[in-house]
Amino acid sequence: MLILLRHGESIWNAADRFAGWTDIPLSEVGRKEAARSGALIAYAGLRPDVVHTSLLRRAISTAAIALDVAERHWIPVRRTWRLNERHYGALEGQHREDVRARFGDEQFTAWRRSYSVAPPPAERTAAGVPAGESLEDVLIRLLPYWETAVAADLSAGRTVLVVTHGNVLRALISHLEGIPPQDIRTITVPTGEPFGYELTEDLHPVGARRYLSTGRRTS
Ligand SMILES: O=C(O)[C@H](O)COP(=O)(O)O
Repeated sequence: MLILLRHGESIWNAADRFAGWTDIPLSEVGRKEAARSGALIAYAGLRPDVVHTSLLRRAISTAAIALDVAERHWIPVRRTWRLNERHYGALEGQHREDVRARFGDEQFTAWRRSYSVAPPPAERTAAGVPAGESLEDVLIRLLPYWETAVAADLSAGRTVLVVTHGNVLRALISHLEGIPPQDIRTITVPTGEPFGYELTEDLHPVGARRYLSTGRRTS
């Protein structure tokens, strides 16, 4: 069983600013969302055996709070940059409404929701850090981790919790559900709403994702 969770609301989600790889903490609302996520996981009778997170504190804190509430605080943790949010390049730190006003709706939506359009590159990044990523770039760097570390845990019969970010989850959903690039714009993932897939032995989902808060399947 695979449980996926976008981190709770961060301070920059609340302020409507692009975060990407900038390491922004949870807001008070985000901490509550994380606790509620843990309660939903426990209430659904799910017992994660292992958790995978990004290297960013909004995902790390969400996982810690949720697992504490679910009484699974002790399980092994695996972390990787491959689960980091999409690098938003020169847009990081900017207010979304300012970017929309400057560049117009079409460009703004292409940067946020298209498959292959990358944001304008950051002027300077540390060695090994991308200057900006499209959703396609995210999928390309995510898949090697999905196909090795996460797949190994799932194949061993573990219940796996992955706490990560909106655009990583959009990439993963499109991969798992076979959603073509031109339809990826329609996928959005709310903060602090765990959802799950049952998977076949070869790790294909049985049906669409199911949100634990509603039991509703979403296609
Ligand atoms: O990185 C961010 O700012 C958000 O987590 C995702 O932003 P988006 O919804 O604009 O892609």
